[in-house]
Amino acid sequence: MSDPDDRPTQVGSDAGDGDRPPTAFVPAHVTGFFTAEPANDPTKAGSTGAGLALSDGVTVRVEPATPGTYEVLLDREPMDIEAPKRVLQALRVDGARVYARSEVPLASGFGVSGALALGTALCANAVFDGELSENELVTVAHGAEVQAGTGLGDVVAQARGGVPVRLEPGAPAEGVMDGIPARSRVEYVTLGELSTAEVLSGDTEELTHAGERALSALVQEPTLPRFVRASRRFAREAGLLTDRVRDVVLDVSEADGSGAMAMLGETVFALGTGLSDAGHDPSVCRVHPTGAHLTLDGW
Ligand SMILES: Nc1ncnc2c1ncn2[C@@H]1O[C@H](COP(=O)(O)OP(=O)(O)O)[C@@H](O)[C@H]1O
Ligand SMILES: CC(C)(COP(=O)(O)O)[C@@H](O)C(=O)O
Repeated sequence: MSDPDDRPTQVGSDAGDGDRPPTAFVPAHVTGFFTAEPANDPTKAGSTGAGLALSDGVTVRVEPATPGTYEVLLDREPMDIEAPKRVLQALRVDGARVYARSEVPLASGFGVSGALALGTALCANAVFDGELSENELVTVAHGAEVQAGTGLGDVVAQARGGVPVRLEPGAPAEGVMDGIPARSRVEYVTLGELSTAEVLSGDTEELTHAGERALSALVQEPTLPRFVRASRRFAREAGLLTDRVRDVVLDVSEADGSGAMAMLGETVFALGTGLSDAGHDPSVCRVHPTGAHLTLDGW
């Protein structure tokens, strides 16, 4: 787990021993395909679909700050990211600073905003002596992410880990999850950003139909190769494939590999050595076996 902040630690509260403040690790989550399922109640809103939780992810720490101020520093840069700020407000934290380190790029299909929301919920509950359960914190983070418009299913997937399949949308009390019982090395290459909020606020009917077809195919054969094939087809049918992503996905296929586009970003992911076999220079990680977790007092 990387340290979200290089400065000497200074969070002193009942939750920690003063030397080791609560720290959360949240796996990145690459969605292969999804449907958009809006609802007025943010616990019911969300998406169905499937993706990979990655061993690369986001490490988060939260500290008290001047009352009324909410600041998010991502890799030491102050960033205007709504979801974690909404989490702090929902938890009635009056002033906090979020320090985060990310191993994956923002706005490129890795669910960084969802990871910040979930990591902030886990840490803030510990630092400010909250008394919420894991499902309650996932619900707060999911609601914040949905209301910010920056994601629909990343938070519940990141809380689960592995290869989450979202059969029904929504927070833990509403959604239904399954998973593909398999693990793999994962390679990825990011070519550029895509705004999730822009896609989600547009017409999502076509992509939702494509997502429903992909989910039926995967449920019939819940394997990793089928997941990547369904994802490749989804990107094409949903009209989300960019030229640059298509070219790299084709390179992987031509080298007998299996790759697809990460939703929603200009990112290509591949199982095994798919991208390196095709001559690209990918980042390498693996499927993360578990979900987001908190480390308290170094344990
Ligand atoms: N420089 C930036 N580039 C992209 N997004 C940014 C930037 N600064 C802040 N943001 C915010 O970060 C969030 C990115 O969310 P999203 O596109 O869903 O990314 P991800 O796929 O990593 O979750 C949005 O709230 C956006 O407004
Ligand atoms: C695909 C997306 C709607 C957005 O993902 P990201 O751009 O990574 O925030 C995700 O939340 C999902 O529901 O599967």
